[in-house]
Amino acid sequence: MAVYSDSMLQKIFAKSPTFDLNKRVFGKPVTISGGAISCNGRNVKSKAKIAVKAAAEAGVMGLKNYEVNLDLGFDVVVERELREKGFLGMRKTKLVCTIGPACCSLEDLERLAMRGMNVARLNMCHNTREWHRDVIRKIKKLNEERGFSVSVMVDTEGSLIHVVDHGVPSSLKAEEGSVWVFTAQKFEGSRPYTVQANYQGFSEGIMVGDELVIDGGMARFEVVEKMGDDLHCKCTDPGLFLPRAKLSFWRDGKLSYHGLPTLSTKDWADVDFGISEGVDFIAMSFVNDADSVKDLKNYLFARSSKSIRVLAKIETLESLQKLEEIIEASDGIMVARGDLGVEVPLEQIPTVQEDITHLCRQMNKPVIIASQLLESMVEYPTPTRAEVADVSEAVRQYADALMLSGESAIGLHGEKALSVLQMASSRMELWSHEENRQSSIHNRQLGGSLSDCIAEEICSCAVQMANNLGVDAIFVYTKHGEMASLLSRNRPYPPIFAFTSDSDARMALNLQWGVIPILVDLVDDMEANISKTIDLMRTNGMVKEGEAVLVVSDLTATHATSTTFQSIQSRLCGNSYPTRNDITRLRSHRSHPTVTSVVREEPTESLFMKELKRRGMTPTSLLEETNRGNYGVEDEMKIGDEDRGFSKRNSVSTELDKSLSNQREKSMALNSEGLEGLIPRAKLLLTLGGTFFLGFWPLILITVALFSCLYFYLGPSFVHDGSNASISPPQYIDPYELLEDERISQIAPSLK
Ligand SMILES: Nc1ncnc2c1ncn2[C@@H]1O[C@H](COP(=O)(O)OP(=O)(O)OP(=O)(O)O)[C@@H](O)[C@H]1O
Ligand SMILES: CC(=O)C(=O)O
Repeated sequence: MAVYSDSMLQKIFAKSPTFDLNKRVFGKPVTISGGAISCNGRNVKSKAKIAVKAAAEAGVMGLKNYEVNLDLGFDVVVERELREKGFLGMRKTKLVCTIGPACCSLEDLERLAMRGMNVARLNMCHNTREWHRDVIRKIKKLNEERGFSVSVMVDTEGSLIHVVDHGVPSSLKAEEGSVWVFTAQKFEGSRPYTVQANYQGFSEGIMVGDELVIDGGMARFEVVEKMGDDLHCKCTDPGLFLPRAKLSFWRDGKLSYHGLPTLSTKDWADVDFGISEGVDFIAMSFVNDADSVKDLKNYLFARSSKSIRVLAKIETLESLQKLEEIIEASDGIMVARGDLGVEVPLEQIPTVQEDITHLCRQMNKPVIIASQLLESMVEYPTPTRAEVADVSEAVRQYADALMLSGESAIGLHGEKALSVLQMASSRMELWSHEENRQSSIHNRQLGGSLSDCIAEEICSCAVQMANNLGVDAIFVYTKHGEMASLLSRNRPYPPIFAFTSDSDARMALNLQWGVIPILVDLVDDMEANISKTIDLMRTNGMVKEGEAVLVVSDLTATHATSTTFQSIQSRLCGNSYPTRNDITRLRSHRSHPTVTSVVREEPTESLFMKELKRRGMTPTSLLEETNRGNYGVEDEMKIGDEDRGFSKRNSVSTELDKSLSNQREKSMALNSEGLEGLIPRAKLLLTLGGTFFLGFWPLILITVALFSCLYFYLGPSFVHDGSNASISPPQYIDPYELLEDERISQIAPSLK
């Protein structure tokens, strides 16, 4: 929802000039000298090189002087950012731009893509399908020819009662006490004090005395008379009717619903249009329950060869009441604050936004924060302080993406607004990290099968490892993007490079926090995948010698259909594995073993899983134990060997020690009870016996050799060998005779 004045809209439609953004940040001149950056007359010395670079970048980035590397499947913007800022300078929050008349030329779109637009949104409320087709084709052309990877989102109009759009940016003023007719009759032009509603049945169920609210409070009316389908309403709170102003009816403080379907006939035609144009996302307006989302997903599944993701827009009270089921059913969420503000009191929008963002992260669905983020920039070249605070707050809440609406669609400063989003999000991400404000989240278990649970736990452990070790990046090799998204849910500090050979997954991952999707041909051989991607990135100057990456994978080898390979590995670019010195160099000074788990897929819940659940344990808590102690029941773990520079003992940090001893206690408790503990206990005893034998065998050998020598030297009399050779018995002594010995019968002398 957007609100603009007439004069402003006229200015906007008179096509914007190009702006000189050179060396300006948030509209303030920027000078750069030495290591310091000066903005607005103040020196901002920062240890945060990344932020300084980002700030300078926004002003001076050229458009034509970039190289296109189409071989690597890398987005040209990511490639450039990586070369210039390094892994840790990569922005994590994704950016969505609404495309409108102010930014629809090839050059405009290219500029937005260069400035970091990850997803282009097309609002089907406006303009013709031909216009939208033209924009989609331009974006695809840029992707193909210029090396971008901008995803396309189609946003449905939805069933909504609004004032008919005459296509002219004009507004009407309603004064207090004036009486207006609201009608569904079709007529050309305008009639005095008459407002045309778009929906024929808009007045069904409405009674005299009901309140009619325009655009969530822009103006208010009381229904004073009902004549046929028309409503006569008296203005109680003066205000403006803007183009396509929304109408909502209230009775006794409650919203009256019209029971309109979520997708109108026009929306279904727009969905078909999206399918035929191969868009990546469909954002569904006015979703009120999970069923409508499921219907659309089924429709897309049946009709589209491409996997189109469905985003549910949360913009009604009803959708808030069924939030969890809607999030569950959809592939992502848009917090559509514009229309949500029509139904929810404005002061509640910030908390509602935070709740939705939090829930989406828990449920591993990307979330976009939309509307009025930088509204003043539709007209002005700088944002208000409050707007920057709003953007930063959304980043602090860990929203996956931020969206520009009118700022890019009709604004005079769309590109600059995008740079503001970019800078504000980079700054907040860096601050959260430096101040250690990154909030961890209690992740709920999502998957049902053992392998799903293990994937979740592996991703959460991998992120913990990556943060603790201070690795430069996480590389994930993923079939459909599942593991990349699970890693993203844990919001790691290093960026996540997601290598996939599925182009739909690549475009969908464009919306996920911290994920840099890369399209590559992946093979069954993980070693080959890892070497190939690291080599390619190294030769292209995107990674430097010695940078450390954590490698995670969910690839399934085609020759082992029932087996899922899930693993965490550590690599140094340039070396196969880190040496002890490399590890010491890493921030936390902790070493890390190379661990690969091969896990049998569990189609149904096994007794083992049930027992784990009963004891409040997770598969990976045992898996970790298995990794170190070899107590595994189902899993087989391989520990990296000595020549990789790690000793098993050295690899365990104090924290890990603690958790290890907890795990060990739990595992031992498990082992000491019941029949299920017998096999591991037997294994443990055998291991201990074997270890003893191996430890003492040289001593045993020496002892046996010594005795053999003595035997051969001294002859059989040295030892009683059990033969029948006669040996003379000792002389017999009669005990009674012994007692009579006078030495014994003497009385002991007194001690005094
Ligand atoms: N394709 C387009 N053609 C013309 N104008 C557009 C187009 N897309 C957006 N606009 C303009 O930009 C403004 C902001 O667009 P946006 O789609 O974000 O908001 P909206 O129209 O209020 O709809 P919604 O409530 O669905 O977000 C619109 O009010 C409209 O004036
Ligand atoms: C984006 C949108 O639809 C809204 O904010 O209402």
